[in-house]
Amino acid sequence: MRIGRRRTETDPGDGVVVELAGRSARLRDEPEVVQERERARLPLTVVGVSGGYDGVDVVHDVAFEAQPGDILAITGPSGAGKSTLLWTLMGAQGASGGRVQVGAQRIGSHADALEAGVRLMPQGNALAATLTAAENIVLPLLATGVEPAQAEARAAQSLDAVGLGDSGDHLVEELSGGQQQRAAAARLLAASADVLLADEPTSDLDAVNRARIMALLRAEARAGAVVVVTTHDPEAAAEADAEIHLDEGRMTWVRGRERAEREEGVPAQ
Ligand SMILES: Nc1ncnc2c1ncn2[C@@H]1O[C@H](COP(=O)(O)OP(=O)(O)OP(=O)(O)O)[C@@H](O)[C@H]1O
Repeated sequence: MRIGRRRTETDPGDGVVVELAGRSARLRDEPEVVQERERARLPLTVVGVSGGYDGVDVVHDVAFEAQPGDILAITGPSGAGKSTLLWTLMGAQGASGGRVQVGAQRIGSHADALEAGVRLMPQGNALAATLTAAENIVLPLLATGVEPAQAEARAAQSLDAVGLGDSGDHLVEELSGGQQQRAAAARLLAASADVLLADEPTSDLDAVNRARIMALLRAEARAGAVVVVTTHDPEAAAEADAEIHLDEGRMTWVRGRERAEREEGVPAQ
């Protein structure tokens, strides 16, 4: 998979060309970050983290450091503990050991994570079905102190970025599964987070929309965020700068990749 600018006789070079398995499509605009604030540009440090439910660990001794600008993929079979790890990083699932930090700030609770600019796109989107797509984005922004006019502007911008610019006033229950997933991605993007945790953000998407969401997450990373994505999709994992594979809650292997390759538009191996 390659995402990059391409200039041909028929393509004047406007927009972004997305190539997937020999097919290509041109997104309308180069992805722009939905951004209202400077990113803190701090690393996410995870040291020996274990955690689970009701006193039983399902994630064991996970450790990594992700830098601003990085996309890190967490892969592994169903039940390996990928979602649990993200909820633990979000401070919402109790860690039984280890530590999570954004820069020097220790994440010990959900409130700490929100304070440090960590935001999670949960698996299954977690949108309120009886609110509109835009309301689902605006309400959490208002809850974190964003001014109403700004919140509405950010919701409109992020919905536009995921290709739902005309669907903001649709109830979530009126949207398709893939549209709901894109609305959830828009909610994550609208947060202008320092650390984005996305739990299988492309699982319900067609190839073009999958590439669109990955390009938007890449734009967030370029703006200085740390991006962590769980995925079963090898193409999405290949898009990442590094990959951690979990099996039965333990890191079984790690892949790193030179980001310079991506900057040159070299296809992922
Ligand atoms: N709320 C919960 N209470 C108790 N156990 C849970 C809970 N959520 C998940 N688990 C258990 O934790 C383990 C890891 O689940 P988790 O959802 O983190 O895996 P995953 O790798 O994200 O799976 P998938 O790829 O299917 O989404 C599983 O054995 C699951 O049954």
